[in-house]
Amino acid sequence: MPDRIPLMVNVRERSVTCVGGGKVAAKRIPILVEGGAIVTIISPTLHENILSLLPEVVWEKRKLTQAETFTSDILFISTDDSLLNDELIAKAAKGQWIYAAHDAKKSDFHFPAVLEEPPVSLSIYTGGAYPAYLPKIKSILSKALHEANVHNELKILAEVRQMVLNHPSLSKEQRTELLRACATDAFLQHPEKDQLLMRWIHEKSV
Ligand SMILES: C[C@@]1(CC(=O)O)c2cc3[nH]c(cc4nc(cc5[nH]c(cc(n2)[C@H]1CCC(=O)O)[C@@](C)(CC(=O)O)[C@@H]5CCC(=O)O)C(CC(=O)O)=C4CCC(=O)O)c(CCC(=O)O)c3CC(=O)O
Ligand SMILES: NC(=O)C1=CN([C@@H]2O[C@H](COP(=O)(O)OP(=O)(O)OC[C@H]3O[C@@H](n4cnc5c(N)ncnc54)[C@H](O)[C@@H]3O)[C@@H](O)[C@H]2O)C=CC1
Repeated sequence: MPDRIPLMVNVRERSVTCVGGGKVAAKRIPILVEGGAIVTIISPTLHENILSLLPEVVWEKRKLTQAETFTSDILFISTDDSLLNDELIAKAAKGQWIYAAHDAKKSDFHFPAVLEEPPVSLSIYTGGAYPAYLPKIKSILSKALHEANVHNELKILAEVRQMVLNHPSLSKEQRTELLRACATDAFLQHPEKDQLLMRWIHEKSV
């Protein structure tokens, strides 16, 4: 069984304590804030890219001299002191979700790389094997999506879907069958798609 499963998580109204406010915090905290989390950062310094999040994000400007226990839903640990990071994990509250920047194996969740090719959004995760290789994977996938004409096909299909779903004389099963048929090359590469769709709808609804 894998020890990581893919999930989409709702962090709205979840409380997050972030210990450390450096480069990693600057990349991830905006994602948590965007998701509606209530964030407090404890750190003697704050990366310039997250200064703009104040006062929505609370900054306790101080340095931990030893590990403390926090009661927040999530504990986000990203100091450059691995010993302190490990002590914070050891003292974490029961049931608290932990993010440990210094050691992926100790994290309960991860921030995958995201490839945005609207309307498609792909999350990519290499299991921490080699994060710096992710830009290469992104470019391979982006190229493949463009070569397969995915953006144009989805644009066409989005219109087809509305037409099929709103068609009054089709049953639920007929709609499902039609939506599946239109997502194949037989439809998408047909030179007269509009006529073909009309014909299919007509054949089904008589
Ligand atoms: C597990 C994870 C965190 C999580 O849990 O979410 C994690 C962990 C670690 N990264 C480390 C280093 C680097 N990470 C990057 C870059 C990225 N890292 C990202 C994600 C993740 N990194 C998650 C796993 C994702 C997966 O595996 O698929 C991306 C997507 C998001 C982002 O960071 O923005 C972004 C992709 C680039 C892009 O898409 O553009 C670079 C290159 C650079 O900065 O340009 C370096 C320096 C080079 C190197 O060291 O390889 C270290 C070692 C620290 C040390 O030893 O000092 C650890 C800790 C460990 O491995 O335990
Ligand atoms: N998960 C990931 O994607 C990556 C993880 N890392 C690792 O994550 C850790 C953090 O890296 P960066 O953000 O680049 O470091 P950084 O040096 O930019 O930031 C460290 C932050 O921790 C704060 N800090 C240090 N001691 C503290 C204390 N006692 N109490 C409170 N705050 C304290 C500093 O003031 C600073 O704001 C390192 O262990 C690094 O190896 C590095 C790159 C990517």
